[in-house]
Amino acid sequence: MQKPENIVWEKDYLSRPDFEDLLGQKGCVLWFTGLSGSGKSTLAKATQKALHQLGRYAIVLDGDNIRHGLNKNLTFSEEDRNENIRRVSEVCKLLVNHGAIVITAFISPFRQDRINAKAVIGQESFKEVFVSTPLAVCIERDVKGLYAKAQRGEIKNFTGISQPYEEPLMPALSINTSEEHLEASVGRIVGLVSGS
Ligand SMILES: Nc1ncnc2c1ncn2[C@@H]1O[C@H](COP(=O)(O)OS(=O)(=O)O)[C@@H](OP(=O)(O)O)[C@H]1O
Ligand SMILES: Nc1ncnc2c1ncn2[C@@H]1O[C@H](COP(=O)(O)OP(=O)(O)O)[C@@H](O)[C@H]1O
Repeated sequence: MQKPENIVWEKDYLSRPDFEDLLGQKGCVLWFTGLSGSGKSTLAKATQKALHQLGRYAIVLDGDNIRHGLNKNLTFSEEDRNENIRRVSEVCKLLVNHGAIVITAFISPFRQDRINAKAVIGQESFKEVFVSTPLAVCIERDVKGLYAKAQRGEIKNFTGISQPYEEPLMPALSINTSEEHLEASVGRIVGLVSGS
């Protein structure tokens, strides 16, 4: 990546502790990764509600929604997925530096992209949650009918069918939604948040 030329970093804005004091919480990112249909969005919604009820300021960035706006120019090629996760990592960094608890729900199938995200956001602030629901269960659920389309060859580069998913090696949590109730999973996820 090239260093920006003729651009000087503008200093002396309020900093992360100022916002964390204001909000009464520590910023962090709960980074959900897993196959389509594994349960990322369902867990993200339930976790956001649980944190809200605890008086926490929690923002969700969901792949489907971000791809309608900020990242609407990106496809599902490996290169565009890299760029999707790079941009989202930078957004997470901005939000965390303003004291927010950020929940992300992106397939984020490539290990190196998640390693880069952790480096951008900061090791301590990045909690990787592997939604490990097996492919067979996701295919069986086929919430949006996309697996059937991918299997018929109507969608290319589909994760788990025609593009790889690289599992996390040391996630903070693994959640197989076909084996655990939603409430139990949310309880474990909320436990990752400092002071909860
Ligand atoms: N080719 C292909 N592969 C995977 N997923 C696809 C594809 N085409 C469309 N969709 C829909 O897009 C959602 C995934 O977007 P993400 O931004 O999370 O993907 S990625 O992180 O860049 O890999 C994903 O949402 P989820 O089902 O919520 O995971 C799908 O609904
Ligand atoms: N314990 C569970 N946790 C999360 N989702 C579950 C669970 N049990 C069943 N599901 C179902 O699995 C599907 C997961 O879909 P979704 O949350 O959209 O996944 P993703 O965002 O990973 O594509 C939903 O229909 C949800 O109701």
